[in-house]
Amino acid sequence: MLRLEKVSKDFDKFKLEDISFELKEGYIMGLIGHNGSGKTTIIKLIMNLLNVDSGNIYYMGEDINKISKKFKEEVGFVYDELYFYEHLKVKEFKNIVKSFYKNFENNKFDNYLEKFKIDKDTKIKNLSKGQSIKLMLANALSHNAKLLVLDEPSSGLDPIFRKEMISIIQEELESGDKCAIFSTHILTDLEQCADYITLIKNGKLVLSESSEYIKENYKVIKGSKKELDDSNINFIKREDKNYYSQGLFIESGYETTNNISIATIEDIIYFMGRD
Ligand SMILES: Nc1ncnc2c1ncn2[C@@H]1O[C@H](COP(=O)(O)OP(=O)(O)OP(=O)(O)O)[C@@H](O)[C@H]1O
Repeated sequence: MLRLEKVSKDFDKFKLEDISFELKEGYIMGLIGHNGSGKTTIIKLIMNLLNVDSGNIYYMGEDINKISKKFKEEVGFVYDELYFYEHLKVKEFKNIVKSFYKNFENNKFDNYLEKFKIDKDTKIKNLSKGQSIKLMLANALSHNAKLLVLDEPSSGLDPIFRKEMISIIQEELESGDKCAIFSTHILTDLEQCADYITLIKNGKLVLSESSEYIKENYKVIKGSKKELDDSNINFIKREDKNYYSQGLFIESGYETTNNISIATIEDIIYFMGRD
């Protein structure tokens, strides 16, 4: 449904290089990486808020630049900056966004506002960060977006609403013809819902795999330096500390033992997300 092919963007001091990944209908992808790794840049490129320097972004097999009208209709973007609309009341915001989308469903939007406890007469600038995210989510879900793009939707949200938001997104995806990509630093959210994990490090893609594949194949071993030396394991990354050593490796055959465990997403970021 969404495919990035060798997407690159060169800012003066930062380069996003050759990013390729694919997201299929029905699935949720978590985009992760340290601060400044390039997640928001990727999201802005997908949203066509930035132009790629090279590479292509395809939606349903077509270049997003060639189908920009259809793409705008079918994408729902959730981020927490509503500066542009600050002076408006929620109900005025609704009337504006309603005119953007032919599939906008009034009732659905109103029901979400009620569910999220957002008063229609509140000015956008007086909404809390969490409420702004909720408003954007209501907007995205009310125009029946097929592709949900969420830039750190969970930051600023309390744990209960985060869970609720994830369930709402999962429910939306049950129809099987939608998908979602979201950037986050909150690992529990990823563990709860991400079918795919894409990890960016310094503008480069280091991993884009299904969570299932990661669970089945990525392992962490901890032990003495000698134990790791003797293991003959081909490490993706290894570190030797004063008192112990540890390393990440791929191997589906290894049984988990006292010192070998299934890698968590935190392990993946720890070993692969930094220099
Ligand atoms: N318009 C721009 N012009 C120049 N540099 C930019 C621009 N936008 C982003 N950058 C730089 O690109 C790098 C990646 O930024 P980006 O916002 O994509 O990171 P991120 O992974 O989303 O970070 P965070 O987790 O902190 O939100 C940063 O060094 C940033 O300063």
